[in-house]
Amino acid sequence: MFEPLYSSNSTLLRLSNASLFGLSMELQSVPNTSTVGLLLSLLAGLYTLYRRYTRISVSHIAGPEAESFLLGNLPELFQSQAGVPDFKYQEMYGDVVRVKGPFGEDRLLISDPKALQYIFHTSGYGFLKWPERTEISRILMGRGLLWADGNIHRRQRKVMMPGFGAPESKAFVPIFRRVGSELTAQWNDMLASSPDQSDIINVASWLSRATMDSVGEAAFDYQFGALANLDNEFMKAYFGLMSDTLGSPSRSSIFMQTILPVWALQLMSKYSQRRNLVHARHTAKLADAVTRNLVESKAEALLQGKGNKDILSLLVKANASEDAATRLTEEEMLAQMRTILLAGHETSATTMCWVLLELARHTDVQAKLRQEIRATEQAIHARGGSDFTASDLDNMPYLAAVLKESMRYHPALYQNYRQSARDDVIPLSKPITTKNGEAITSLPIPKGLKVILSIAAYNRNKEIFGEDAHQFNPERWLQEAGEKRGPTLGVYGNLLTFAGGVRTCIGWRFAIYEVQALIVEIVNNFELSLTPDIERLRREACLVMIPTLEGQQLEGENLPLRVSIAQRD
Ligand code: HEM
Repeated sequence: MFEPLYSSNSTLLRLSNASLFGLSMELQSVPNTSTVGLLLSLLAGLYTLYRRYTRISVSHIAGPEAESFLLGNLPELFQSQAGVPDFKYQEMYGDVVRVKGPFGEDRLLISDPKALQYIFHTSGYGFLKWPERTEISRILMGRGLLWADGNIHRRQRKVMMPGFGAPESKAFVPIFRRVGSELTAQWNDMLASSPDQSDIINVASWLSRATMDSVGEAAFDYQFGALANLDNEFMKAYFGLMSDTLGSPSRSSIFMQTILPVWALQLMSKYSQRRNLVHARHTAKLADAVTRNLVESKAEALLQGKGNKDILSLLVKANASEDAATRLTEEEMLAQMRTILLAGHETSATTMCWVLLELARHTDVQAKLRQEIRATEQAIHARGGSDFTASDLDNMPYLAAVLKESMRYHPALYQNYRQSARDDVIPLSKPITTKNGEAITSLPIPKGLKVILSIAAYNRNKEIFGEDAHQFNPERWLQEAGEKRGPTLGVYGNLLTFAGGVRTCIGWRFAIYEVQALIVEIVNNFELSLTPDIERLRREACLVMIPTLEGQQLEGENLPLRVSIAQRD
């Protein structure tokens, strides 16, 4: 029911020596690391034992046996395709599952709606990000919003907010539509030279270019030219970045990330010559140069009283009116730009990939959507308009149903990693029975407990979405219950796809308009169908869930679909 799209242990093994959170150095390849690692392991082991006997425990919660004492269940959790272990454990043990970390440490995998509401919303900053995960954010994007926590996060977010309101996002629709037209023109050119006006296209690579151009223009008023120039250096650096640096981590890299202190990870990220770390550093350097120039020119424009409506201009303006204590530093400003660049480009591109895949799989859904698009287009022309506006996009119920269902079924970010900042008590939606046979309605947890918040498993929770939660069915959004099921959690369809609470995706409105505008353009102009290679498709778990092909994961995102010109009556 929720099998991986394609799985092969041998590929994982082959990959295990090649990939890693950039920090995936092989243990034996670093002469002194094994001694240091052994000592740290010993200390960590002793500390774990001490903590285990002196603090609140969650060991009475049911969950899978550890694969090994050293790594617990982490290899399965981090090496599988996105969501696969989450769905399996949810089915076997329920919505709160005890999983094992290193050295027998207990962690929780959570998909219970009330527990998630408490962690994301009620607790505020009561659950902080895992330090080793924020280190990944720092390497890829700098000390920006995705890295920050607590008061620093609150301060940064306040300055960022003005660029991401509803009116600001609506105003970007013409930009998204222009990018869509450029994509259409490129695909039309390609198809014109094929005999039956049809070709197999890696739509993932094109969508990645399209979202880079969208975010460049809307966020920075900058033309990356990613669609126009296939040799674009910037695009080349970003392409495959996630799968290269985060895809299928080896056991040794999982061990390193889990055990090593952050300062050691920082040293490795700075000096290691591993290919993927070099890739991450190269991308960071390019992004730093571009964003530095942009921030300077926006500040100059502001001084001359020439404001613009792109996100960066709004950010520079908002920052200028903050007092010195709360103002973003130059380093923080550059980090926000790199954060928007990566967070705003990969996520939207990958979301659109999964939408197009499901449309290719469900040709009836595709046809119905095209019908709605063309009916809306006719209405636009009838009123003398020339293109879809934000309110046209907002008033297409079937489009909304298809997007919500795709984002439910394939959330671009499938897990969130947090740890409790204090001893706490997590409320539960329904009682769970502990291993001792006791039924509990809330769960006391110790400070420092690591939890994996499963966006993927919550989005397929049968209590919320019904017995057919593991099936793709846009019609569920057109029924009466729609999105009014379960406790309030997410901003879009009450899904967790954009997370929730103080850390809700700041770009969610931007993303919805961008995805709507581009999907409307593509479905209006092209018909999509499956290719034999889709049999090898993987939901690659690299923080963002990107489509790759089995055996070619390191080549980056890949979604080969047959694209043909969509006929008009
Ligand atoms: C469909 C597309 C998108 C999805 C599914 C998505 C999902 C998410 C999720 C789940 C988070 C929380 C991550 C965490 O706390 O670790 C997040 C945060 C964030 N997203 Fe998005 N995102 C999308 C598009 C965008 C876009 C287009 C932008 C910017 C233009 C953006 C900018 C950000 C930023 C800056 C954060 C950090 C927010 C904070 O911590 O306060 N995202 N996103």
